[in-house]
Amino acid sequence: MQSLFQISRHCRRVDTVGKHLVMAANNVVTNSKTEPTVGMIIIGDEILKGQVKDSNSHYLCKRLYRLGVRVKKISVVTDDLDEIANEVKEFSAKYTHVITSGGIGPTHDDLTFEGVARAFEEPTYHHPELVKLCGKFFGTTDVTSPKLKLALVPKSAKTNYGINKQTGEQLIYPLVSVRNVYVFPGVPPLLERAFDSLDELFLNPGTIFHTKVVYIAKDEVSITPILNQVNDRFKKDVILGSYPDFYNSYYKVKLTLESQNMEKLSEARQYIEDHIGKEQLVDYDPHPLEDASERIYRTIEGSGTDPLDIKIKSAIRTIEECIEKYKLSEVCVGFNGGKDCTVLLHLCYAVIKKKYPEFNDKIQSLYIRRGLPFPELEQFIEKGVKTYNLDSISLLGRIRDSLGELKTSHPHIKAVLMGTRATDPYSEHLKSFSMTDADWPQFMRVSPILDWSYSDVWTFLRRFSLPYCILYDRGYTSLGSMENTHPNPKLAWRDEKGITHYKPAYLLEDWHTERDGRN
Ligand SMILES: Cc1cc2nc3c(=O)[nH]c(=O)nc-3n(C[C@H](O)[C@H](O)[C@H](O)COP(=O)(O)O)c2cc1C
Ligand SMILES: Nc1ncnc2c1ncn2[C@@H]1O[C@H](COP(=O)(O)OP(=O)(O)OP(=O)(O)O)[C@@H](O)[C@H]1O
Ligand SMILES: [Co+2]
Ligand SMILES: [K+]
Ligand SMILES: [Mg+2]
Repeated sequence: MQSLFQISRHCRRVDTVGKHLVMAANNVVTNSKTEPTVGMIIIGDEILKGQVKDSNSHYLCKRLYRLGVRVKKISVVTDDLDEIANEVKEFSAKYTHVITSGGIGPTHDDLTFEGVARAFEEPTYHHPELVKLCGKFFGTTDVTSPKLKLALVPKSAKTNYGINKQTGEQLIYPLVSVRNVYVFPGVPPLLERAFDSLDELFLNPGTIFHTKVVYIAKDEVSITPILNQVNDRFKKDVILGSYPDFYNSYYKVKLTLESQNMEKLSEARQYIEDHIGKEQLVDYDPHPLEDASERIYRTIEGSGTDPLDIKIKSAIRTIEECIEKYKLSEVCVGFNGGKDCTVLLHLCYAVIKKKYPEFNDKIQSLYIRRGLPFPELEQFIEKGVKTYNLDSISLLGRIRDSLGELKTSHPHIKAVLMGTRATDPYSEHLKSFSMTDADWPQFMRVSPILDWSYSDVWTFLRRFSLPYCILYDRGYTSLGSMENTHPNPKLAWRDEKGITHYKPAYLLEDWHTERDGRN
């Protein structure tokens, strides 16, 4: 089945594609006043039973949006002939294009072609071109073979041959369409490839949805009156969306503005700024890793005199020195989810991407699990491992014992990069390169942010919109394990009902009290 959709090495674009494009173009002309629309039908019991998560509709929605096409509805239906037929019939009448996903394999529960045929009251037949292709792949053109079910399509079915955009080659197996219904395979990589190779079929030429995103520090309820005003004023040209986020460290509401008219879009954005207040707009970067190296190195290459820039520069030099002295396979980053090693990890990531742009292996990290760790902390470690693509070494028990185990399990590791700062306990005499103590397993401890202050750490994390453990937003200022760590009393405040709340860690003013929540 997979091989059918693979790319041909020798075929050239054939006539059917050309014909189909003309037909699509005609459609646009006749519908020039109305926007083209798409209705999507996702077919499969496995999705409705929660056994498989549908990713196809999300993929198609993203792509269609870029093509200037509105998706109006997504429907998920079970593998039932009537359900499929009814939905196809309804969607076909309502929307410019209908896209189905799934139900075109050889087994009893693959009913999409039959359903489409029933929707249009058409018979099915063995499409000669598809039979020929099946013959080529399966070595049989015997129509009683289950393999030939793929070729059993409604009478008016058309074949659409896609072109691989990278190679310019034509796909071997066509996408079948019946009137305005396009029948896609359900397997995500196959669907994605088929769609990308034929996206001109759906393109809405001349339409671009321009968008702007604004992040707001205030909660949604408090800005609702202003949003209503914006909507009333601009709704003719601008579509406004409002999405609260209760867990983001940087903003409370994400506003999306969309318009085909750039000027109206800017006007609406300005109106929001003027009425909500510039100070409530958050300069948030939703993809802080995308250009991490460029942004960090730009900061330090300027001749700036900002004290934090100077500390960033010296941290970068220490990390560069570390990876010059040691191979990447000999180094790991001590990452226990705390704020200091979150800074360190980002810096290491930026340096490694810069110095070894071709390095595609994972960066090694080390987490020694001690005591009863907060679930929020471990969730954040997992997230960090994913976002920074880490090869995480997890050990359990006392730190010294665990480092001993590391010597045997990973004998090549010679250095551990750490987020230790000079104000941490027993750390005032540390240097940026210090071997572990004589009675400890021997590792080079590399501490690039030794001279950073508590507020440097927060300025850095927040300047680059870096993700950090959510406990810091709940008043924890340093994280030990659950039995010995509490929110910092210096961040407590009482509301009018006498209930105690905690401000986020980055608002702690007196850094001497950083460890006041630990005992
Ligand atoms: C990679 C690494 C190396 C460390 N090296 C030393 C060391 O050489 N000497 C020392 O006193 N503490 C060292 N520590 C400090 C420990 O942070 C910690 O203060 C202490 O041992 C508490 O851990 P435990 O309760 O699991 O023993 C090191 C920690 C890590 C993560
Ligand atoms: N259990 C551990 N596993 C791996 N590395 C660790 C562990 N404990 C500490 N480290 C390393 O030692 C550094 C100093 O620890 P420390 O607890 O002071 O900082 P943090 O956890 O990053 O932040 P916070 O001070 O807010 O808890 C960490 O940044 C990390 O690099
Ligand atoms: Co710390
Ligand atoms: K909403
Ligand atoms: Mg810690």
